[in-house]
This record gives sequence, C-alpha cells and structure tokens, in this order.
Amino acid sequence: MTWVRRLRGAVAEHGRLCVGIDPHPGLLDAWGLGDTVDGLGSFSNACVEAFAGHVGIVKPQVAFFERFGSAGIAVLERTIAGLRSAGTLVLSDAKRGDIGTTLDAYASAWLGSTSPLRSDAVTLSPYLGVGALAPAIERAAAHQSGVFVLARTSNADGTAVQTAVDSGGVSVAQHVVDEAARWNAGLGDETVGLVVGATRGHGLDVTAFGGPILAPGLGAQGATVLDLAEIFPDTRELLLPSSSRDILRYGPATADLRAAAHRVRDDVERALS
Ligand SMILES: O=c1ccn([C@@H]2O[C@H](COP(=O)(O)O)[C@@H](O)[C@H]2O)c(=O)[nH]1
Repeated sequence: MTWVRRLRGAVAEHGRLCVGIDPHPGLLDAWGLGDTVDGLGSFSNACVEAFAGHVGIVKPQVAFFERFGSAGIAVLERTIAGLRSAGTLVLSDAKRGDIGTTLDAYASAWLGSTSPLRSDAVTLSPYLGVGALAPAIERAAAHQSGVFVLARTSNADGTAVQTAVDSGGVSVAQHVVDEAARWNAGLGDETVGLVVGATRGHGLDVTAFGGPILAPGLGAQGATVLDLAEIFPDTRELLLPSSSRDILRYGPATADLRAAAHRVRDDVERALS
C-alpha cells in the first residue's frame, strides 16, 4: 500500500498527532534513567509500549540515538521495528541532505526495504538544492514510503535563510513548497511532504500543495492547538502537528504517557475540526 494511503489510514484511526521520541539527557534523568545506552533502551521500550498501536505516527529524533554510537543505533532499530510491527507509522527525523550517490545511500539506510532502519518516512534538508533530493524521493516512491522536506522550520534561527527571496520575489521556503508540489504532480502521488513549523505564521502559499505537512513546535516550543487552526486555516487532512517533550514529560509510566498522547491528540482534533 502506498505511503499516503497508509498515512490516511493511520490518521483516520488515530488522529493527526505525531508523537516525537526525543530521549534528551534531561528526560532520561527525569525518568530516573542513566544517560547511558541502557537508559536509552529503557526509555525507548517505554515509548514503544505506550505508543505502538495506540498512536498513528511516531517521530524518533535520530540524533538522540546517534549520540550513543552503534549501540544507540541498535536501540533505534529495535524502536522502529517495535512501532512498525504494531502498525504505527515511523517518521525518522534524520534531516538528511547531500548529493548524488551519498544522498541515495542515506535514502537506502532510512527507506530501503531490507534496511534495519527502514522507516515509513524520513525528514530531508533541501539546502543542497531540492533537485539534489531526487535519489531519496525516487527511492521513497519506489518503496512506498515518504519524505518530509524542511521548508519553514519552527526555530527562529531559520527565518533569515528561509525567508530570503530571489530576484523574482520568491522566498527560499516557497521555492521548496513549489518544488515539492511539482515532484508530487510528476509522481502522481503525495510522496513528498513538507516541514512547516507551528510556532509562527509561515507566509507560504500552500494551495497547490496537497501532500502531508509535518508541523513541529506544539507544546514545548510554545505553539498551541489554537495556533494550528490559525496558521493552517484550511482544515487539512494531512496536517501532522508534532509534539515530543510536552508528552514525554509524563513518562515513564505507560498509562500516563499514552494518556498524555491521547489528550494532545484529542485537543488537536477538536481544534482542527
Ligand atoms: O522545524 C523543525 C523541525 C524539526 N523539529 C524537531 O521536532 C522535535 C521537537 O521537539 P519538541 O520537544 O516537541 O519541541 C525535535 O526533535 C526537533 O529536532 C523541530 O522542532 N522543528
């Protein structure tokens, strides 16, 4: 089944919220775990237990696993497998970007059908050119998975580069949106998604873009569900607001974590309905 059909199914069953797994040292400590690979493993197991089969889409932040080297990557592999085997979609937040065969190697790691890191989708950075992402987009389309390209990120530091305009007055972020729409039109599918932060008005014209939009910034970065409705005024079936710390702070008990995710999910659904 195509990525977007799987995504639509997950959203219909569980709502649009994307729950982030960000095992910060501070959260490991707050959960009574060491800042060690064993702590990372316990944290991730608790997340899998709480979210697998109970949340539509989960976004592990790859950096928090990479910091432990190969042992951390092994934890990430088990986390991805545990979530996916329960039918929860995994969007790995790896923000990869490069050229040619290197980018293709990244795509093979995150989207390849036999890769131990195989995810349903991966985040990509377009700052070597949206065209340079072709190997990942093509691989995603071939392997029924998706990519989310950074357009207008949730952090204030992104503004200067993303709102810079070309001689025709088109901003960098708008160029990314337009290119993503062009890719999807060419593929006849919505393989290419965008990342557009929920923390401020994005100033983008997304009317020609029908793919999924990941909207990070909910909760810990200050965005509220009411902001979602304002920033993304057209009700969007595939708007995926994401929240990590604001849900994870309720751990480590499985019931508390799951209840927090469901509370935020219900708030999101109410605000966007
Ligand atoms: O524009 C972006 C793109 C990615 N992120 C990532 O999302 C989570 C946010 O975590 P919170 O705890 O909900 O703030 C984190 O992994 C970021 O790297 C983003 O925040 N903004």
